[in-house]
Amino acid sequence: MSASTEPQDITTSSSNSQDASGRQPSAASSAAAQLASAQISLRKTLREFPDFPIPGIDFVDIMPLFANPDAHATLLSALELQISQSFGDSKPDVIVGLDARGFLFGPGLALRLGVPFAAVRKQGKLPGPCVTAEYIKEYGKDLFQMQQDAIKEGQKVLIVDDIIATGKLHL
Ligand SMILES: O=P(O)(O)OC[C@H]1O[C@H](OP(=O)(O)OP(=O)(O)O)[C@H](O)[C@@H]1O
Ligand SMILES: Nc1ncnc2[nH]cnc12
Repeated sequence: MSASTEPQDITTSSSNSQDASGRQPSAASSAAAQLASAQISLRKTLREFPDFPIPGIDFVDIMPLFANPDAHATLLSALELQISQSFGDSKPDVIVGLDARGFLFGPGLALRLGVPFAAVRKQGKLPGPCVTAEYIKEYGKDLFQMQQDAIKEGQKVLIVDDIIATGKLHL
């Protein structure tokens, strides 16, 4: 096990509202330091492949995050901590994962938060009534679909994916 993939003890606590995440200032700065350390560790776990899948794209390979259980555990803890820091006690009602690599991150995070997971898939993969939207990505265009009943009116949704490249998909 390399030092870069050591799991971080980034367990959170959320009582006594002192900041957005509901922590006392010292606990908040400790949580921030733990998150920063986890982010550095996770970043080191990623690999880059130049000119994949086409020339000119520097492809960031996230698979090592899941090949190593320690890195995977650090990832989920870091995501949970990031959500807590960003939204405090106002956790999402539903985690939505984007096809395909959002499916690697979303279900584990949803389970950890104790909320449902819903999938946004590429066209033609989901049964029943769906809503459809076109999106443009770094190297092409595609259609996304979601089952109509996956999210209920008024629910707070957190969308999970692996990477922002051009950012067009997530606009
Ligand atoms: O910031 P952007 O330029 O919009 O690109 C980011 C998106 O592109 C990739 O999806 P893609 O559909 O290429 O691959 P996947 O099916 O393996 O997730 C990636 O997983 C993000 O969803
Ligand atoms: N540069 C990149 N690396 C990994 N996945 C991607 N999806 C779109 N662009 C990407």
